[in-house]
Amino acid sequence: MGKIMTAIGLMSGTSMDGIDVALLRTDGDAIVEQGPSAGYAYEARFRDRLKQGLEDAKSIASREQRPGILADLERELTLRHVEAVQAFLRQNNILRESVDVIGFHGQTVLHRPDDALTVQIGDGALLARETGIDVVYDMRANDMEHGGQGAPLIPAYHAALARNAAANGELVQPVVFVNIGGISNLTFIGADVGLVAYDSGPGNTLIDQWVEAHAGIPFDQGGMIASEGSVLPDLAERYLLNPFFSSDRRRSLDRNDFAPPKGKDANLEDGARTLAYVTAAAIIKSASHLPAAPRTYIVCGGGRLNPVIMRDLASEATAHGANVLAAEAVGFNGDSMEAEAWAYLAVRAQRGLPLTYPGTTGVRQPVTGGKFASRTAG
Ligand SMILES: Nc1ncnc2c1ncn2[C@@H]1O[C@H](COP(=O)(O)OP(=O)(O)OP(=O)(O)O)[C@@H](O)[C@H]1O
Ligand SMILES: CC(=O)N[C@H]1[C@@H]2OC[C@@H](O2)[C@@H](O)[C@@H]1O[C@H](C)C(=O)O
Repeated sequence: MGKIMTAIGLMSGTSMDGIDVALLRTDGDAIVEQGPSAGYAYEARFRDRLKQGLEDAKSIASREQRPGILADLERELTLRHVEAVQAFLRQNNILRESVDVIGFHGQTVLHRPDDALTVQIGDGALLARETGIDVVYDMRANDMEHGGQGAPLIPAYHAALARNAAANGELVQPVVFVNIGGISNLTFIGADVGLVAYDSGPGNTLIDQWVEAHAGIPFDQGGMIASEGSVLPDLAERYLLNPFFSSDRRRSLDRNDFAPPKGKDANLEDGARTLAYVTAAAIIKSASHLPAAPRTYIVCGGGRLNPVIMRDLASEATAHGANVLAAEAVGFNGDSMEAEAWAYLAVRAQRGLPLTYPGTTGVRQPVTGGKFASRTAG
């Protein structure tokens, strides 16, 4: 057993809704003790800047390049993370000196696994200097350098959570964690095979883009709009017949891999309803590539707060003999799990332990990753 460390994880995900922060005490292995967590939302203007950043990132050919607004945006994003850490420490009466390390995801602005190119903006050295805490960042790149998809990285943490829950005899196996963020991903935890994980399809990103374009709101809170509409089978099929779902090869997704419908395709409510169905059906379709049929789905990420997605997922899963539980039903925190994972991965990186495995990203062999920025450097 390694030393137990206190780590803070910082996640700014593909939904671009804000920064999730979580404190974790962990040895980077079996011991995980969750501390407080919080979310710091971006205001609409900064979200628009991030969207501009995604546009500007399309011309990136090598990962150090920062065309257009990206250099400025990287600094602004990092300073927002500094503020989030400072607010989190203050609000929870945590001394900076008691935190050993920060795991910093940054913001994915480009992800092209077929070209071995993934770019997360975020200045680890600046974050370390300004917070006075050591930082591990850029945790996807080494995986890609070793033939992996660079995502998903959360499965190592899911495995630690499942080990603890299984020790309490709580879950019917095989268990699958489903993270419904901007994009959704699955982690399969079975008895006889190692971890199997991959991106499973669009999560909330299509719904978010649809309601933003047609109602001027960032997301469909509580599935209110979707619950007024009907599923349009032709539109749903257009998404679900995408070769992504039928291909034998699992690949990780960029936010732009699936485009939202055109205005003429649906009215506001039917569009939101159909996209909620697509989110759920995509998960079940992708689950058909798992080594065995799941019996329990544990759902985390913002999508679990959309009851329309959850109802569709439950009805599709039940038809395949599985039960769907929100993370909270088994004692996990579905909002902070990704941030907890980044704290966990930072400790693993510091200990030189693998972050990814052939079964999770397709990497050639288990590899560690991350860059290190010392609070005292410079
Ligand atoms: N109360 C709610 N009702 C409906 N949807 C919600 C609610 N709260 C959050 N969401 C959805 O969840 C999204 C945010 O989810 P989350 O924070 O898990 O994504 P992320 O971490 O940015 O994405 P990823 O996991 O792909 O990196 C929002 O954009 C919204 O679509
Ligand atoms: C490149 C990138 O940022 N991918 C994200 C995205 O959001 C969900 C899904 O696509 C997943 O692959 C990944 O994030 C999670 C947290 C992960 O790496 O585990």
